Amino acid sequence: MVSSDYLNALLRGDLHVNRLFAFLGVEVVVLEPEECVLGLVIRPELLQGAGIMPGGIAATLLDEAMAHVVLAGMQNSQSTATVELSVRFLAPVAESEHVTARARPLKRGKRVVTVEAELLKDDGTIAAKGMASFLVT
Ligand SMILES: CC(C)(COP(=O)(O)OP(=O)(O)OC[C@H]1O[C@@H](n2cnc3c(N)ncnc32)[C@H](O)[C@@H]1OP(=O)(O)O)[C@@H](O)C(=O)NCCC(=O)NCCSC(=O)Cc1ccccc1
Repeated sequence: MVSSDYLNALLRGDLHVNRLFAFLGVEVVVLEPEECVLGLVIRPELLQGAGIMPGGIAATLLDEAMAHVVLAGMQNSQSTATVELSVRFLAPVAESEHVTARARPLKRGKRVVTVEAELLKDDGTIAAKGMASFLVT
């Protein structure tokens, strides 16, 4: 279940409520029903063998930004889970680069919320684009 305490803690930067965000170093910039923005610096531990950000890290950040825009628009008693996720990788991200995942809901249905997101580099380059479906129960 989502709780306003959880969302408020994230907005304050209290990442103990989300150990994945604390582990990755995710910064919660915007957390609203119409937009979620997460930031991340790609430190050396987050690189794959060829020295760029792995697709799975990009997909994780996009999934989390999309999940949190869904959470921000839900009732306290509701829960959600990703049931479908697609990502297109458009540009590589190198060590020490800062990326921003921006998610917005496209449609809030009765049970399924459809969301899109972009992963942007600081120079405006789109590093990846994602879409996902979330089941809300
Ligand atoms: C729970 C469920 C999604 C569905 O439960 P089941 O027992 O299988 O139930 P059932 O099959 O009865 O379906 C129920 C209803 O839903 C419908 N429906 C089903 N699929 C789809 C679809 N693709 N698209 C559209 N609708 C679909 C289905 O037709 C049915 O509708 P009906 O009642 O006939 O009208 C299960 O498959 C699961 O746990 N998957 C793993 C999810 C997971 O681990 N995700 C990654 C975790 S990370 C994350 O989540 C992000 C996050 C971060 C932070 C915070 C929050 C979130």
